[in-house]
Amino acid sequence: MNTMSPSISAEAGMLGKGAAVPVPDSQRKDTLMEDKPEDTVIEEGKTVGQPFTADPKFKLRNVDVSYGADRAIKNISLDIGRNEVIAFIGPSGCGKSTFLRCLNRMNDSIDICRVKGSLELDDQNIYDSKRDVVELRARVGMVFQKPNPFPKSIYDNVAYGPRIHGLANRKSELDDIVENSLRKAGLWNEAKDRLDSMATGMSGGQQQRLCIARAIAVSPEVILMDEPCSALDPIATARVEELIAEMSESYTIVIVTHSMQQAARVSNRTAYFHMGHLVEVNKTDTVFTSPQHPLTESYITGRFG
Ligand SMILES: Nc1ncnc2c1ncn2[C@@H]1O[C@H](COP(=O)(O)OP(=O)(O)OP(=O)(O)O)[C@@H](O)[C@H]1O
Repeated sequence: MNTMSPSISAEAGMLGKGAAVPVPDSQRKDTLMEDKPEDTVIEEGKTVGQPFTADPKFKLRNVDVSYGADRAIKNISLDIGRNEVIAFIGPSGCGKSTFLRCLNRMNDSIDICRVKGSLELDDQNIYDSKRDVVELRARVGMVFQKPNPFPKSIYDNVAYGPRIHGLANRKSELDDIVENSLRKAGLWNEAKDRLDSMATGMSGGQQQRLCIARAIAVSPEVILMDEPCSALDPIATARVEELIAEMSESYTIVIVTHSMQQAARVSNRTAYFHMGHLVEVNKTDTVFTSPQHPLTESYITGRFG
C-alpha cells in the first residue's frame, strides 16, 4: 500500500529529484499542450510495464469492447491481482469506465455494447452464457461516481442485498450484517442512532460511505469504484480513501480516478489508458516516478489531460 501524503509538496518530495512529478490536479487543465499525443502511434495490444501478476483474481486477455461500430477498448490484456488496489487513470473518454464495467458485466444493459476476448474471475469465464449475473455482481460489487442510496432508510439500504440474496435467516442476523457493514464503512457511529431515517437525508460523504456499506453487506470479493470521490469534498474524500486502505486487506479493489494524487495515495498498481489502449501498467510508485511510455509521462506531468 502506498502511504504517500495527500499534500502535493510532500508527495513531490517523496518522489525524489528529477522524477516525473504529477502536477496538482487543479493545475492540469491550464497546462499548455506542447506536443500532440493524439498523433502518437500506439501498437495495439502492446502494454509496457507489468500487466500480469503471479496470483490473478481477474485474468483479462485480448479484450475488445465496441459501442456499435466504435471500438472503445482495443485488445487489452491485464491481470488484476488478488487483494491488490489497482487504479485506472487516463484522459477523458479513454475507456476506463468501459473496461471497469466489463468486470461485473455492467455493460450488459447497453444494447449496442459488444465485449470480446477472454475475461476470467478466479479462472471462470465472466461472460459464460450460463453465469448468474446477479451472483456475479454480489461477488464483484460496485460504487459509483455519484452516491446513489435507495430512497429507503439507512438500515434498509444496507439490508437490501442480504435480503435478496437470502444471507440472513433471522432479524438478529440481518442486524449484525447491517452493523458490521456500517462499521467497516466507517459509518456506524454516525448512523447507529438514526438507522430508520431516510438515507437521502445524509451528507454526500455519508451517502457514499453508505453505498460502500451496501456493497460490503453481500460479502463481495471485489469492489469496483468508478470515480467514487468526484462528488465529495476533500474531507469526505480523505475518509473514503482511508476506507479504501482499510478495505484493501479483505478485498480486491479497482478504482477509476481522474486524480493522480488519489491514484498515488491509494493504489498498489496503476494502469494508464489512452484512446482505448492500455499503454502502461506498473507499480504505482514506478508509474509516477519513472514512467516507461512517453504518453504516460506526458499525462502525469500534465502535458495533456
Ligand atoms: N453507452 C455508451 N454508448 C456509446 N458510446 C459510449 C457509451 N459509453 C461510453 N461510450 C464511448 O466509449 C468511449 C470510452 O468511454 P468511457 O466512459 O469508458 O471513458 P472514460 O475513460 O471512463 O471517460 P471519463 O473519464 O470521461 O469518464 C468514449 O468514446 C465514449 O464516448
